[in-house]
Order: sequence, then structure tokens, then C-alpha cells
Amino acid sequence: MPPLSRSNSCVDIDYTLRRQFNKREFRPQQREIITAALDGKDVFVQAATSFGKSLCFQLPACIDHGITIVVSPLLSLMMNQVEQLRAAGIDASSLNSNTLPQERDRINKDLATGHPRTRLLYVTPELCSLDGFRNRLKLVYDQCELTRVAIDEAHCISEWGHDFRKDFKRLSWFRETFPDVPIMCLTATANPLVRDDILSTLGLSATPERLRSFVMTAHRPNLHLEIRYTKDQEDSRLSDFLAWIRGVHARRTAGPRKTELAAQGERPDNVPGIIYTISRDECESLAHQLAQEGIGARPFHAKLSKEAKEQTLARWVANEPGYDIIVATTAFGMGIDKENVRFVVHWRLPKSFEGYYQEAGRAGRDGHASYCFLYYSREDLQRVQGMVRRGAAREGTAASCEAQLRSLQALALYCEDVTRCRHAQICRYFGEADTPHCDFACDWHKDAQDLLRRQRRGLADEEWVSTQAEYGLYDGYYDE
Ligand SMILES: Nc1ncnc2c1ncn2[C@@H]1O[C@H](COP(=O)(O)OP(=O)(O)OP(=O)(O)O)[C@@H](O)[C@H]1O
Repeated sequence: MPPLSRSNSCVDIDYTLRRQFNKREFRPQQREIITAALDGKDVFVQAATSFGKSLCFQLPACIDHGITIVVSPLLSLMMNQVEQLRAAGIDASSLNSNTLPQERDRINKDLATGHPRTRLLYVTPELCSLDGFRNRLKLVYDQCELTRVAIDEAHCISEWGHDFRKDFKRLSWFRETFPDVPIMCLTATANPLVRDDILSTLGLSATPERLRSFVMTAHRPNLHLEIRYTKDQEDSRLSDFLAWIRGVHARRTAGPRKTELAAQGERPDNVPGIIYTISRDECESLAHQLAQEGIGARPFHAKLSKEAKEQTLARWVANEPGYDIIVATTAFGMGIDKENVRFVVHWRLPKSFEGYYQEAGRAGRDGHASYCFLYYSREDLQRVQGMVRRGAAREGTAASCEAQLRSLQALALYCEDVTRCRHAQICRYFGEADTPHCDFACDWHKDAQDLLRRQRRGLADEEWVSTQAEYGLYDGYYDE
């Protein structure tokens, strides 16, 4: 049965925006997306990192009758959003492996009433495959109280996406079981192939008249994009980074900037950033080396205790001394809404183009200029290719492996390309026809000659690297 329909024609969404979300106005397209959702449409949203996608399902959930199920692969995102919603007086909860038994019972009982008080329930895709949870949802549906299903990070549905997850594919169950419940899917990174795959897997392309798609530019004009070239034989990452960060600190301690920061109560060395590494060992040793150099850096990876991770994250978010930079393994920070991240550094080549851009997108969520640079070496390319192949062989996911290798290859080409704007290359990768305006916000626009020189000088010879790769020289470096 469809959810109870309430006439939304006279709903004042501006009022809800101000009253419940404490925001003055909608960003471009948010109003149209929310209106389509309130009209009961299926909605596909593709928008750049930090666009404000969450509001697109959170606000309708506050207006509509019944419960909205939000599927997300990111526990950090769930916790972050639930906290924020509760602080705004909205009844939100999450169910995942971290949920305490008492809270789990409370939520399950709430669902079992068929008329849950919860407005937004954040769940993992894994949970959606379990019979117990499915039966509770059926009960809610029978009472016309299942309002909408929102699927965040929807690119995980597609085997052609960079982060395919089998349980995401099983989300097709929602349309099969509740054919009239609208679905909203959201992603920051999908190319046209991935988009089509998402829509057909979820069963949304079968009813195009019900679907509204909002595909916006991936362009983030405030991100300054740069590639820094390196090679195994002359690895100068650490000294290069130290010189850069010390330069930034020096500028903040000089002249009028110093007075300005003091007036705002800001520490000159509080330049929040993330350095992404791939190996846990490197993550630990780099954080240690930076700390020894007097830089406030902390490691963050899966093997740390839950308490250590929570504490590091909380202190970083609160801009505490000693916690300015997080040195992390991949995917750290997704779903963490820290707005003043001033830089993101990729210490090693990430595994995919989409992963790179999503991680870089953690920077500058407040819209201010922020710096993203990636240390690229051809040796790392060989290492990551090996890692992707071995991972796919272990998991038996051939299509996904092919897609990942293609994405990695595109990233390598992007890094090696010294003939065009980085922003333009990114938009083209995501299938955009228009060339974005770049206001000296990439290494090519800043100094194309210097970029070419750095690339020629910085990289190891291609043929030599591939010969060494054949001898297995670059195997087994990263955590797998
Ligand atoms: N209309 C608005 N006015 C002011 N701030 C907004 C508005 N909409 C969203 N925001 C804020 O923008 C920030 C980013 O929003 P959100 O976390 O939803 O981004 P996102 O699109 O999901 O990005 P990502 O893909 O990077 O996670 C949040 O702090 C949110 O409160």
C-alpha cells in the first residue's frame, strides 16, 4: 500500500528549512529536488561533494507522514547525521553493527508498532538483506507508513562504479516488494554508465515517468588541484610536504594575517588537513615523523581501537592542538561534515579516479580556497594495479576489476597529463560537455611550463618501471 498521501501543495518548505534546519535559503536545485520528492517521484541526484545532498531527503522526511529509510555504507556518516538531526529536534536513529542492544531493541519495537515515531532511520545495506528487518518494514508498509527509501553513495550499487558492494545490489528488493514507495538515490561520483546501471538495478528505469534526474556538475572551483611528481629513487615527499606546510604556517604568522587570526581566536598552525596513505604502516610512520617535526599529526586506520578513533576524530573536528592533520588510510572522513579542511594530500596514488575526487572533496566544504595535491609516481601505479588485480582475484569480481582498472588508468592519465586544466579533465571524466571555469585553481593554469618541467624531471622512466614490475619488484607493498 502506498504511504498516506498528504497534500503537499501548500507545504511551506522554506519555513521547514529555516525552522528545522536553521538555514536561510536553498542552494541551487535543492528546492526542485525536494519538490520532486514531495510529489512522490523517484529521484536521482548527482551533485558535487559538499553540495548539500542530505538535505534533499532529510527535509521531505520532516514534512511527509511516516518513516524514511536511509541506506548508507558509512557508519561515520550515519552517526554524524543522526547527531545533527537529533540536535535539531528531529527523531532520527541508526541501526548498524555499532548500535547498542538497548537502542536496537527500542528501534525494533518502534518499527514493530507499524506506526514508527522515528522519521529517519539510517541503516546499512547489509541490514536490508536480513529477514527480520525486512519483515518489520513490511509491517510498516502495510500501515501505509513507509514513506521513502533514500540510498546514499548510490554508486556502490554498480559493478562499474569504483566502490561496488554486493549488498547494495540487493537493494532492488525495495522496488520489488514496495512498488509504490518512492526511491531517492544520491551520489557525488558516477559516469553515465554507472548512472544507467544504478537506475536499472533499482528498477527505476522501468517507470521513467516517475523518475526525476538531477545531474549537476562535479566542479568544485574552490579546490586547487595539483600533481607532484616523484619516484622511488628520489623520494622527497616528506621534505616537500614539510616545506609546504611550514610555508603556510609562516604566512599565517606574519603581518596582518597574524592579527586577523588572533582576533578570530585561531591558532596560526591550525591548518586542518587530511593526508591519505594506503598502507597502515606508512600511516603510522608518517604521522610519527610529522609529529617529530612539530606538526600536529595523528594516525587513523582500521586497526586502531574504537575509542582511539573516536577521540582522534572528535579532537580533529574540534581543532584541538596536536590534531591538525589526520594521516589516514583511504575513505577516512567520508560523511564527516568538517567544513574548514584546508588541504587534502594523497601521499600515494588512490585506487580509482572517483575515489581520488571524493577524498579530495573533503577539502573546502565551507567554499573557501583549499589545496589538494597528489604525489604521483609510476612505481605506485604499478603497485596499485597489482593490488586491484589481486583483490579482484580473491573476490572473483571480474567486471568490477575491469572497471576499477579502467578508472585507475584514467587517474594515471590525469596525473601524467600536463597539457590541460585539471578541473576540465575531471568534468570530462564524469561525462560533462561544458568546460568549467578555472580561476588559476590548478597546476596547469598556474604555470603550464613549470608543470611540464616538474613532470619530466620528477618521474621514473616508463619502460624501466614496467620492466621492474615484470620482476615483481613492486608487489606486496600495500595492505590488502
Ligand atoms: N541550503 C543550505 N544552506 C546552507 N548550508 C547548507 C544548505 N544545504 C546543505 N548545507 C550544508 O552543506 C554541508 C554539506 O552538506 P552534505 O553533508 O549534505 O553534503 P553532500 O552533498 O552529502 O556532500 P558529500 O558527498 O561530500 O558528503 C552541510 O554542512 C550542510 O548543513
